[in-house]
Amino acid sequence: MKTIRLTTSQALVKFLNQQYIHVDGNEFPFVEGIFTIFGHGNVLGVGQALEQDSGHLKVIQGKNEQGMAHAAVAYSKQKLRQRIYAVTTSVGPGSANLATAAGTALANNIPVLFLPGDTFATRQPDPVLQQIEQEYSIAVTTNDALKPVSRYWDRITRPEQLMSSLIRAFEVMTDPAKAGPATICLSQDVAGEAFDYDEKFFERRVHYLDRKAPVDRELKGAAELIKESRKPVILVGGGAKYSQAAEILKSLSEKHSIPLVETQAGKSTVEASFKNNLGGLGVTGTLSANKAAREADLIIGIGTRYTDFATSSKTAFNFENTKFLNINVSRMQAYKLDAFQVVADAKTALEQLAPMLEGYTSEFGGNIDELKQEWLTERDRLSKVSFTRENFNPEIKGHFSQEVLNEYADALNTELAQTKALITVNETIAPESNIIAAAGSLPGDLQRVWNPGSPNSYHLEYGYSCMGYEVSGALGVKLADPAREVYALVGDGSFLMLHSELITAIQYGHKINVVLFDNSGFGCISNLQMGNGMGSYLCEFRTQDNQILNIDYAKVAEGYGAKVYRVNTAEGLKEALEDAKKQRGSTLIEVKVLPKTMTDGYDSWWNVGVAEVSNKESIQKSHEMRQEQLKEARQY
Ligand SMILES: Cc1ncc(C[n+]2csc(CCOP(=O)(O)OP(=O)(O)O)c2C)c(N)n1
Ligand SMILES: O=C1C[C@@H](O)[C@H](O)[C@@H](O)C1=O
Ligand SMILES: [Mg+2]
Repeated sequence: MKTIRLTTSQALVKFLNQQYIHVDGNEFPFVEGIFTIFGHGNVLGVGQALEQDSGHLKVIQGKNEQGMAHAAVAYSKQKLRQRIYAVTTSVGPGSANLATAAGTALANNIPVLFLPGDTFATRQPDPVLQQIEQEYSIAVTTNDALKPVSRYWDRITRPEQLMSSLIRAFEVMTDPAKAGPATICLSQDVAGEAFDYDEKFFERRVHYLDRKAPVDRELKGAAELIKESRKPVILVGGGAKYSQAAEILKSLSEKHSIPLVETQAGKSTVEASFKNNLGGLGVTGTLSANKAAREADLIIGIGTRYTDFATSSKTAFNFENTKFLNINVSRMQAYKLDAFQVVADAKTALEQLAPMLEGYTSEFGGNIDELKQEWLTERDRLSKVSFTRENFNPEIKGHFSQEVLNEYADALNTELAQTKALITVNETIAPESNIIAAAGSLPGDLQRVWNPGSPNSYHLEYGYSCMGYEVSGALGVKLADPAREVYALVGDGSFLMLHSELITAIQYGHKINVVLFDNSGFGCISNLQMGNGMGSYLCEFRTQDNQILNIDYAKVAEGYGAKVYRVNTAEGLKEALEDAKKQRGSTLIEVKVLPKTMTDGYDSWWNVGVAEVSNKESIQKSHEMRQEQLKEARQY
């Protein structure tokens, strides 16, 4: 056996350089690079190995562990899970900061490699700086908190363990049915320890992202269900996008007159302009998609997790008459809603199903065009909402009085409605631009009114809906797709929570554009509380003496080195966007918008935990309404 003497970290970096992925006949390196924040827990191990020889890996210095990990998650998501960045952190708080991002990756089924530092395997200096010291077990460290948010988790306490551990991690990350975060914790002493590694371990390794085909039984059952149905609807989920199933989806939809509706992750698989695409389904869906889903007698769920937002907490369908056919690479997902299961790759399954559906046409007929037109008319109305100082009727009705709305207009010096601003952005940026969002009121508005101009240009993290993903994620999207402009659409609350990687983007010259919608508050949560009978309680950004905060976010970003714009009209927004296109460096456009001017629910319901007893009649009413809605909802 030929061996090579390397430290654990040197072996790790050498191995990362030899991992390839094979997709549809193309082969390329799977690990593009590594994000780093060094501390004593990783600088002398992984840091030393990268300084000595990082190979082809691009090494990027992050600013916040959660932020750089979110950038890595967004990179992988934008690359349709075919390529990753790894993330190295120090021990203790550095690794704890990964937990939020790991949850984001797991909920969204996104492969990413986390390499947090750990305590000493020898335990000689214990407790080391940043060791939590649990009384019940010396073996427990901060990194154990990453177990529930990792698809694969291991701790390296001997250099030779690295070999089996890495092979398992890469098997998990490159399996579409299991893809998610792999976490390998490196004991900080072991990271620098040497071992005679078998050279074979470092040979080029190819991971095959093969398309799993359905079996005959699955195909026959699926074809029968579709042919028996009168009004089938296809629900396009993230799995359809990752499988790149656009062409076959459009062809089936056109040929058999089957409307398409979308989840957040599925949006931009098929372009918005496709005639049978009725847009988002569920709580943040369009009225047209929600109507079609309620009429359906068969839902063909393609690569979807059926979250509460997509199913309107299991009220979006007529469960008495509706059957479900799920095509999913994951058996766990395919089993949902007692569906007929096809455990297979979306594109392959649909292509094999196509010839079995010859001659079939749904009964939707011209109704699809009517539904589509209905939504376009509504979108047009939303693009024209304009504020008035008297009798203004915002989209979110009955929460703020005219007096309070006027107060906001004065404090933020704006009369701009969020829906109008968003549609202005959609109509001004180049159609091939990527947009990214994650939390707040923007995801709902986007799923309804945003018309993606090109495939895979709508990047919504709505599995975890993690505030702070937007700006960090924009850096990941830019790294994944440098030729296109990327726009992070972010609320003021989300921006405040985390935007450290804006500095990383500026530092490395990866241009990102941040469009910051400032309504001075946690707007969507204000809607949620007031929509369920509460008052306005701690969701507005106000001082102790009740003054609305008017923060100069542009000044903050200017301080970092971004080109900034302050806008409060649609025309100003257009001008800023046009100028931002000409910039070589990162930009931030601060858009002051009025609260309560985001879109409302379109015939949808969200099951939330309303108080059963309270001192307010309005809350009791809301609870009663919830109990009524629950009677309509499917139980599981
Ligand atoms: C990390 C994290 N913490 C808390 C939440 C809960 N949450 C969802 S939206 C929201 C407020 C968002 O405010 P902002 O970004 O200003 O968007 P707006 O609703 O005002 O458009 C909060 C607190 C979350 N999604 N993520
Ligand atoms: O609690 C939430 C409410 C949603 O409206 C919002 O989009 C999401 O970010 C969230 O966490
Ligand atoms: Mg806000």
